[in-house]
Amino acid sequence: MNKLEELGWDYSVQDIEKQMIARVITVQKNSFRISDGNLEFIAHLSGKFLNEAIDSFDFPAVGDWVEVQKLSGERKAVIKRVLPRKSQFVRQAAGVKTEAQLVAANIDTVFIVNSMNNDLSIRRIERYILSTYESGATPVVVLTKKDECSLDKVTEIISQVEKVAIGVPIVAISSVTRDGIRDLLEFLPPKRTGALLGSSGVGKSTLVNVLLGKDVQHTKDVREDDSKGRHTTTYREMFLLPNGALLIDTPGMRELQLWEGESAIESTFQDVGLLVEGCRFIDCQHDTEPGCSIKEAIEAGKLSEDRFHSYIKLQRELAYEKRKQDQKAQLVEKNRWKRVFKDQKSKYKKRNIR
Ligand SMILES: Nc1nc2c(ncn2[C@@H]2O[C@H](COP(=O)(O)OP(=O)(O)OP(=O)(O)O)[C@@H](O)[C@H]2O)c(=O)[nH]1
Ligand SMILES: [Zn+2]
Repeated sequence: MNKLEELGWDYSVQDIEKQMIARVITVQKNSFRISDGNLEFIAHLSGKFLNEAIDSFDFPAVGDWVEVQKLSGERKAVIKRVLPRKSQFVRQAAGVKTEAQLVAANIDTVFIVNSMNNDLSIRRIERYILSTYESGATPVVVLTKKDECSLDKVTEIISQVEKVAIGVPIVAISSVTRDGIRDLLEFLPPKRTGALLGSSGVGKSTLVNVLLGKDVQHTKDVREDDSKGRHTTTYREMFLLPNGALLIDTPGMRELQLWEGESAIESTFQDVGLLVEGCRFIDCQHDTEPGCSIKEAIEAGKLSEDRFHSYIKLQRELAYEKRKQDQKAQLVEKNRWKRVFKDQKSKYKKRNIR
């Protein structure tokens, strides 16, 4: 009996046997832990795969469906190709070299997790919602640590979040009292794949444990035999919840938050950022526009012109980097589909000959 459906499989492919499909549940450097719903396998990439792969988008990520060749008698497999993705989460690694990195694939719902007790940033939530839509998944905002807030505060925070999360469900929860957990599970029905996104300390691991009903996350005691008789420890990145939903909690998703450059600018230039928010026009160039808070602050001596200029300079650099990355990501995606198409064409040709 094939249990792929239990891993969220809901595609129809004609040209592969189901027996040859599996889902990636953990990615380590060069090996992948995959599951077919019945058994887990340690998998490696085929030589052909390695030869043809160009960038990180070509490689399997957590959540990917892959075509594999299972090795008989062993819990091992060879990955031959990645099946087309429904959604993909990309991390923009800022630095000298710009690189868009794939962190997870085929996520249905992204839970944007924020704690209500401190440093709740509406702008961050707004950005996460954007990245979620860009990935092809659906966002849900989760506000944690409800037990630490008064009802008034909860109501106030929700109304703040609603302003940037238009049409996005908002759920307030407590992992301590379990208040709201059932509401959250409504967005995680059986066979659907969710993922957690949010800063450190907001309560993601605690939530995973509550959803699982046991302490698994971060226990790092899952042992695997790598056939050389050596034991390595790892921890899983995709969980099967008791209700049959799947939940991805990878370090990669955690780091996605985001782009160091952006958060650096936000914390270093908090004062300027606040002023900009006060400008009358959202797209104020702080030049000749009426109601510009920046100009007012400079004139009043509250903001130095130097500081404002270094802020503008950094923003420009970041915008430039981001544009470069976006273009690269687009190109990579275009080439990938070209190859997939070519691949399929050659397959059909072969089939016609037979
Ligand atoms: N009062 C209260 N505390 C919570 C709740 N959820 C988590 N915490 C606490 O918040 C702290 C951080 O929780 P974690 O689950 O480790 O947060 P995380 O998001 O996984 O953080 P990283 O692992 O660093 O990414 C811990 O001390 C938790 O006990 C909650 O609902 N209510
Ligand atoms: Zn302005």
